[in-house]
Amino acid sequence: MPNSPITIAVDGPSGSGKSSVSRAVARRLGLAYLDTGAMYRALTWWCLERGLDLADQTTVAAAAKDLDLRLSTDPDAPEVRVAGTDVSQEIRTTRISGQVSQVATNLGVRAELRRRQRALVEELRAARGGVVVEGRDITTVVAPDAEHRILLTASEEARLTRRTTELHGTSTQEQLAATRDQVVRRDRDDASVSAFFEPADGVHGLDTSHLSFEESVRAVLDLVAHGATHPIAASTPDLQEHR
Ligand SMILES: Nc1ncnc2c1ncn2[C@@H]1O[C@H](COP(=O)(O)OP(=O)(O)O)[C@@H](O)[C@H]1O
Ligand SMILES: Nc1ccn([C@H]2C[C@H](O)[C@@H](COP(=O)(O)OP(=O)(O)O)O2)c(=O)n1
Repeated sequence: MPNSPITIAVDGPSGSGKSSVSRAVARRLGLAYLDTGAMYRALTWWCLERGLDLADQTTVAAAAKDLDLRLSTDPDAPEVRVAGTDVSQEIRTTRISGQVSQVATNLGVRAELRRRQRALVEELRAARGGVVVEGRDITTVVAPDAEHRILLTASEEARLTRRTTELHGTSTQEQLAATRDQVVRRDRDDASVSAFFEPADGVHGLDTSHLSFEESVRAVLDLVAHGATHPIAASTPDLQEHR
């Protein structure tokens, strides 16, 4: 008898660890992985590629409807293609991170991308036994009926340091200041359309500020297995996977 399909919904602000931790959890559990932020980033890239004014909400919402987007949901081989072009690297650049909120706060865009996300979740439940899906409004709007709903948080300092180290390999004062816009200002803008700083009713909050990456993965796996986190044992070597 096959296990029932499972959706693990993960939300959180920038740098809370939701992409890397969700991907590792999907790998461990043999589930699909859906990065909804990549969809907003891909649409931003496409609009800029076509020379659209991101402030023109009607035109950008129409572009969302026409977007030819292909996402790999294999946690071992993430890939994002727009109209056949592999944009997996390009959508992570500062050019896109600095402008994506303008697209993500467009309510017409959100309606279309949420529709696609819900359809993908249903498809992946049927085809792959389930999915770890992460973003800003997954626990609340896209998949409020998910079997597991988790909000990852971390202090502003921890999130800023993680993102800076990811981008530069180090986190000097200058580098931290340069990254601040991509983390703090962007979260403030994004929070105008989604609530992702506090867990909604029934959503488990998990503060990763003082957890290592491996400990964060273990804590999410604990939540999924037992509905609670347990004291962290020694880091497990088989949890070394990263994005
Ligand atoms: N608990 C953690 N402790 C330390 N570093 C982490 C932790 N979780 C994630 N990271 C690292 O922080 C960076 C940002 O994580 P990411 O998963 O991209 O966050 P988000 O998707 O929430 O923006 C990545 O380099 C990741 O490996
Ligand atoms: N479900 C989602 C996912 C992302 N977004 C927005 C918020 C972000 O500014 C962009 C990009 O999201 P992404 O998760 O890639 O960003 P971070 O990795 O957390 O920095 O999209 C959203 O509004 N709703």
